[in-house]
Amino acid sequence: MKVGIIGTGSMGSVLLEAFIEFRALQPHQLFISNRTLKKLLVLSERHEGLNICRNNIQTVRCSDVIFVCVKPLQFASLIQEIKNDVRPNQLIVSITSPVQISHLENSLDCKIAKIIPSVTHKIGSGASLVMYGNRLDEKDKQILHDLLSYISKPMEIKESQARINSDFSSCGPAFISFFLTKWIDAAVEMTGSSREEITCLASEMLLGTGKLLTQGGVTPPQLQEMVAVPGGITAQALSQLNHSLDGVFHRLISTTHQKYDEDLEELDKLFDGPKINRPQY
Ligand SMILES: NC(=O)C1=CN([C@@H]2O[C@H](COP(=O)(O)OP(=O)(O)OC[C@H]3O[C@@H](n4cnc5c(N)ncnc54)[C@H](OP(=O)(O)O)[C@@H]3O)[C@@H](O)[C@H]2O)C=CC1
Ligand SMILES: O=C(O)[C@@H]1CCC=N1
Repeated sequence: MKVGIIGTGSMGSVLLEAFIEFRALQPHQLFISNRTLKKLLVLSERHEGLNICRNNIQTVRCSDVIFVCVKPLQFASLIQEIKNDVRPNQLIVSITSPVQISHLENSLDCKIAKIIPSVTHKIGSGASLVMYGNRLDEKDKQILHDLLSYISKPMEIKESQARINSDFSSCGPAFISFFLTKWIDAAVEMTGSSREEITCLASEMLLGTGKLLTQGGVTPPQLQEMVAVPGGITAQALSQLNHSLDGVFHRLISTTHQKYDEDLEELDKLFDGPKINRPQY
């Protein structure tokens, strides 16, 4: 199988390097293009045999499956560029939540899927969210699922759930790291602790917590109960946290959805076709 990656920024590079690292693909099976050449040269220096394409059309012509890893508003011009070169048996995989499968099916004469990957795939971990378009058969679905299984845990979802699900799977690492950074800053400031030491403790704690939740058979509320003995220190701190965080997560979800709506509105203008329904929960 030959796999193309258009856009080798942050996420395109994570996918490419994870596919190689976890032996889903060998470099000679990958065909890549990016607006700026420098990023391609850096990757080709790291991975001998990688195919650098001179433009996106060449990436499309050389590949069976093509991951499009550009930002939402960069899609429309890209589609114009490649639309005459896609073939009906090719699979184009978009990795961004606001661009809808229907936007792409209306514009490209090929199979369309959408995935939302996560930076955690860099270490072969985390869930990838998978949505299949109408033109894929079972074999196509299996190919994409198998490819993603090397680097992640693929989970098929409804497209209407893509935004809220990616809040957790793909934005989540940034949100949790933000929380940890604030907590570590306070520890360093208030106790003079070594930032390095506290960061190491926090990271090990997060890894262990993740394993308990994924392999240890406990839920987040059960985990709190296991640690917070009644009348103890953790219970007191959790009560304070509960008070301080009142409404924070509702506002977080409103913010991600509002930005998604804004992007969707712009995309509706850029792509011809019917206006897309916003996610209704
Ligand atoms: N970062 C993450 O954790 C995740 C990101 N995503 C989604 O992935 C998409 C990309 O995000 P991210 O990788 O972070 O963004 P980046 O800005 O890092 O990467 C986008 C890349 O696309 C390139 N590009 C832009 N236009 C074109 C074009 N016409 N042809 C070829 N290459 C082009 C850019 O080139 P140049 O070098 O010139 O800037 C850049 O390298 C976004 O839609 C985001 O929502 C999804 C899940 C997780
Ligand atoms: O911040 C963003 O827009 C993207 C979507 C998911 C992760 N990063």
